[in-house]
Amino acid sequence: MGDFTYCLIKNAVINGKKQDLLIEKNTIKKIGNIENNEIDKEETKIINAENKIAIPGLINTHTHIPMTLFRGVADDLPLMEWLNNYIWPMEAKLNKDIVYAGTLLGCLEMIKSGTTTFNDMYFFLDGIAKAVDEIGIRAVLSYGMIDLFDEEKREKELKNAEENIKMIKKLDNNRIKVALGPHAPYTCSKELLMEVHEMAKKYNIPIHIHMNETLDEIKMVKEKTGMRPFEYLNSFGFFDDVNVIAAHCVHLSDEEIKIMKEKNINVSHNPISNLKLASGIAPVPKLVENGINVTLGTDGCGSNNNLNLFEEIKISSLLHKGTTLNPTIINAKQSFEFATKNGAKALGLKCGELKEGYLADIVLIDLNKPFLIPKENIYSHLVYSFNGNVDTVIIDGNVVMENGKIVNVDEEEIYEKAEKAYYKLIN
Ligand SMILES: O=c1[nH]cnc2c1ncn2[C@@H]1O[C@H](CO)[C@@H](O)[C@H]1O
Ligand SMILES: [Zn+2]
Repeated sequence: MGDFTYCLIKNAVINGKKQDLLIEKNTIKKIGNIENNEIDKEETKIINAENKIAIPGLINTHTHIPMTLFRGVADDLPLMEWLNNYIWPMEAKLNKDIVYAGTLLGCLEMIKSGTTTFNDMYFFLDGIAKAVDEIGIRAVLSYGMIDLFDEEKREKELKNAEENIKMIKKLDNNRIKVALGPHAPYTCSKELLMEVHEMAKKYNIPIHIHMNETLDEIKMVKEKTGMRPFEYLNSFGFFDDVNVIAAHCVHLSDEEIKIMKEKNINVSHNPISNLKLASGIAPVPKLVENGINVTLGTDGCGSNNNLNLFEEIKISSLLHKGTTLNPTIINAKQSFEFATKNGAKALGLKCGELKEGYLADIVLIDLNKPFLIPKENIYSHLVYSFNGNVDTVIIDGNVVMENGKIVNVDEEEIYEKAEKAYYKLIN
């Protein structure tokens, strides 16, 4: 935000009422009627938000952000074939610069569609962190570990993960946090998962893992261990005293749901990725009924194929009405909270709501759009009718996009870099 200590948003619809919001540094200081004589004009950036709604920035709890570069390259395949024959061979060509370019593109796309925080699992975290730092978004980054049950690989992955933890901590960037990312129970050995658990406790950081995405992988785990994935991990204490964000959770037994509830597992529901890879449909109404924290994720652009979390909000609300034949299931407020309040809870961040004392991660949406009229039941419009094109985005108190114009980076340059990086990957 340049040299301003304060930012005043005037006349926005905030929490259902037309009012003002004052930001001091990176925090929401006051919401209500704020008179101009209450502020120091020299120190305050004033945003006229007449005809706009202010919402908490969206939180995408499952991404592989540099995979923007894989958009459209391997469509219409099942998960195992998609990973083994297409994605993993291409990922072998990644380097820091390619990852940096893909991350810039992904962050740009997220900011433009109202996402202010993402929870990522990928490689070359130095490249990801560089892009996150430059563009001004908030992120939780984990290095994706895969040992395929090989001891030598395991040692390498664990060393790599710990080095990444130290590297991110050393950045000392308020917007960039670190987590541990063991890929999944079908790609990681028990020994690796046990070490990850220890490391998560040692550094007091969350664990981000793919769980129960497809029937195939559950069969693989069952054949190997005699147990379903959540039972297996629980059998060696993997969920004890740590914060776990489990992506997908499509196929679950009642016993597994019981474990998830007992261990306070956070679910990242990725309905579009699950539909596209034909993995299945997660039992979200049942999870909600059991008081399990449900959040939303897009997954990577290889399986979505975009990062617009508003699509996930809409689909998560519609899909479960369709499968349960019950139109009252997952209402607009619930699916909106999946993408905001619940996401913040999963990641342990004080954001996801517009409240005094919370982090100033705020999105302004212009209400003068045909699909947002009449301006009466706006929260319903945001879930069932909005396309995701937001107007202004503030993250950690800084304006990163104003009236559709991105502030810290050059958009055209990002497109060019991403195109170049893409050709390096496919050739
Ligand atoms: O839906 C998915 N299921 C399983 N793996 C995935 C999915 N999307 C991306 N990756 C893979 O996870 C690793 C990240 O550390 C990458 O190899 C990425 O391609
Ligand atoms: Zn994933």
